[in-house]
Amino acid sequence: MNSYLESNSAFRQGENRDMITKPVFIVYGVSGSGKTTIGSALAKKMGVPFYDADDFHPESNIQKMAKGFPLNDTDRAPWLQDLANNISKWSSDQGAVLACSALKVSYRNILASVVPEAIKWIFLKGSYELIFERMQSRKDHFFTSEMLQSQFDALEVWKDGISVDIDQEIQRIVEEIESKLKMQKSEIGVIGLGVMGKSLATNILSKGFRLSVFNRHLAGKEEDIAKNFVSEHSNIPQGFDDLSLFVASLAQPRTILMMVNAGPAVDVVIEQLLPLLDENDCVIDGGNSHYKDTLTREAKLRKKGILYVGAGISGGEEGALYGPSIMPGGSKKGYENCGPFLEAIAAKDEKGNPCCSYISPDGAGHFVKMVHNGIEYAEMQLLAEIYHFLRFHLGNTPDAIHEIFTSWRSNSKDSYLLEITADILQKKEGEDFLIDKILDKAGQKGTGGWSTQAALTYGIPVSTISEAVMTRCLSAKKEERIEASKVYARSFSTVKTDPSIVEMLEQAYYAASLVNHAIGFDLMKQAAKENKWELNFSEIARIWTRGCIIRSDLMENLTLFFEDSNNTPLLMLSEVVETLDKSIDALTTVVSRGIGMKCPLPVLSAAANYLLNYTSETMSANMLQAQRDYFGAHTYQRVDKEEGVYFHTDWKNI
Ligand SMILES: NC(=O)C1=CN([C@@H]2O[C@H](COP(=O)(O)OP(=O)(O)OC[C@H]3O[C@@H](n4cnc5c(N)ncnc54)[C@H](OP(=O)(O)O)[C@@H]3O)[C@@H](O)[C@H]2O)C=CC1
Ligand SMILES: O=C(CO)[C@H](O)[C@H](O)COP(=O)(O)O
Repeated sequence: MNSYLESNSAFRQGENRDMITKPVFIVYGVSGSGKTTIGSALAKKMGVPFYDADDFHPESNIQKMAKGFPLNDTDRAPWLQDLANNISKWSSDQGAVLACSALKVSYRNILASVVPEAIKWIFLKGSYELIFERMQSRKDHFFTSEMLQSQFDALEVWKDGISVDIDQEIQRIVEEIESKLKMQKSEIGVIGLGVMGKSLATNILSKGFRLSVFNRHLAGKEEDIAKNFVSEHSNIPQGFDDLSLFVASLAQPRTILMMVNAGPAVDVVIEQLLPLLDENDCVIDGGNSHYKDTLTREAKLRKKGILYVGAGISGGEEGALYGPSIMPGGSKKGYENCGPFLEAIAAKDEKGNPCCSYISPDGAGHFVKMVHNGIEYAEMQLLAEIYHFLRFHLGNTPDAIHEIFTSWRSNSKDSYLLEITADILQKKEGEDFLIDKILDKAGQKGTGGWSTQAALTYGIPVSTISEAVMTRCLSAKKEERIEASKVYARSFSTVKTDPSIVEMLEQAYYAASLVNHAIGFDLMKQAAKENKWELNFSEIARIWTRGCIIRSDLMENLTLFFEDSNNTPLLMLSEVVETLDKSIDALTTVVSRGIGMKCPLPVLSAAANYLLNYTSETMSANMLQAQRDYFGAHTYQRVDKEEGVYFHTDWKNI
């Protein structure tokens, strides 16, 4: 099996950190067109450093030019490559303005070879006569005006970027550049600059897309949010608190990413948007909307010719900034419109492919995201209860548990959630561990509960997920628990940890995690069947290998497991059977020892019970059937008769 730690030293997206780029404006044109003067004035206005490409020439080039010899392309190549590397450095810092002649397309290609997405081209346009006249008056430059004609001959037209006429005052030229940069229609717009929207917008900008952002204006509460975002980003994006101006700033067909709170806010925004949109515009809901709401909204907007994509986005604030996992569903045609943007900002998997893939129509993207969160709930609870057991029943300090979890990480069981749990155990406030100061009342926004509700609708047992949800609900009854703990005062038993129980816990944790993932994939499988979605589980596991909250070593393996067996239940795959066969004893032993010591282990025991029942030819359900038939004449089937034939017994007549 893969080890995430081995293959990737930075579990938390660190590998993508250097990909956040700031724009580098390249002011280009023939010698004498004013690149240095205009470039430095522009840099001053934008508050970013200015660089002159001439200052980066190697000594050999300077000597050659000083002797009056023009440079050839062989002379220029290392200089341009060095500039390209510097552009990358500047763009990962605060951005810059660079003055560079860059006359030929091939030169511009070298300049853009390292971070093409960071570069904005600004061409200074002027006639030969005007520039010749200006060159005549320059005394202190190693470039002679006689070389100008060769510059014009070399100049190649370029479709990218903007051009400005240099036959005007410097200040006017700078203003024109700024206004032209803004006048270019944005390729994508983001609505809602909250935690996720702000990070996603920054991510979009860093990929070189022209962006507009919108945040509502609430007097006295939410003011100038979009304007502030713009000023934090060198005035590159366009910011609005007027929705119609925001929509008008977008190139058609428009692409709009909504990052507002799931629920009524999404409908409010859609209603406001609808009169402003045209056919084939694409609206993406990137929040955690309920999949049935997405289904309804997609159908409604389809009738109006609007392409609606319900995209689950996972990764939290940091993932959104550096590369989230994205699960788009809904309009396939819409995905053709917005896919390039979503794939560009998504995390990249081990092979560099985007962790973003069209899931299926309707609300399939949000369904898959909901199940992701269901799995997340159970994985979190598993780690929480194992921590609790180790700390309060096996007598370990947070530091010792940190060490234990860290050793599991390097043992092919690494995951983002294991990593952050180990981290949390090191956080101190003065002498105290912060974890001890956090109230044990869990919050939830709904997606775990929705998974449980969907499981009930589709008749799929999701014991680990539902138990995790119920445990959060029970935790919220803090005041009642305090009272109950007094009434039922019980003594906890504590034993000293021995290595064998830690080893068993590790196995039990992995077994329960496997069961939990099997449950999540089962739920998706049934939903796919009932909704006629074509879900590719290997692909879903793949886009969950980076960027999302449940990324793990196990997920890497699931990508491979499902590759040839999309429809085989996970618990029946030979690799999984082999692992669980070896760890089932550890799981049941840990659960019985823990419960015996009065340590609640809701998800570990749910996983153990699930596994025991799942692997039993005979379950206790025959008694249920008899009871049902006894009191309600619900009938039953017999083991000694064909399935589908139902019997009723007069039970009272014993
Ligand atoms: N936070 C996270 O880690 C993750 C969140 N999500 C999902 O992403 C979505 C956004 O979450 P998050 O960014 O955390 O939320 P925030 O509360 O930080 O931001 C919500 C945004 O929605 C805007 N908004 C709310 N109501 C309206 C409305 N009626 N009209 C216009 N705009 C409105 C808010 O504007 P204003 O500033 O004016 O209030 C704000 O910009 C949610 O669905 C969430 O579940 C998904 C993955 C991870
Ligand atoms: O979507 C997410 C990650 O993928 C969020 O982190 C999730 O919404 C957190 O959910 P809750 O507040 O219910 O714990």
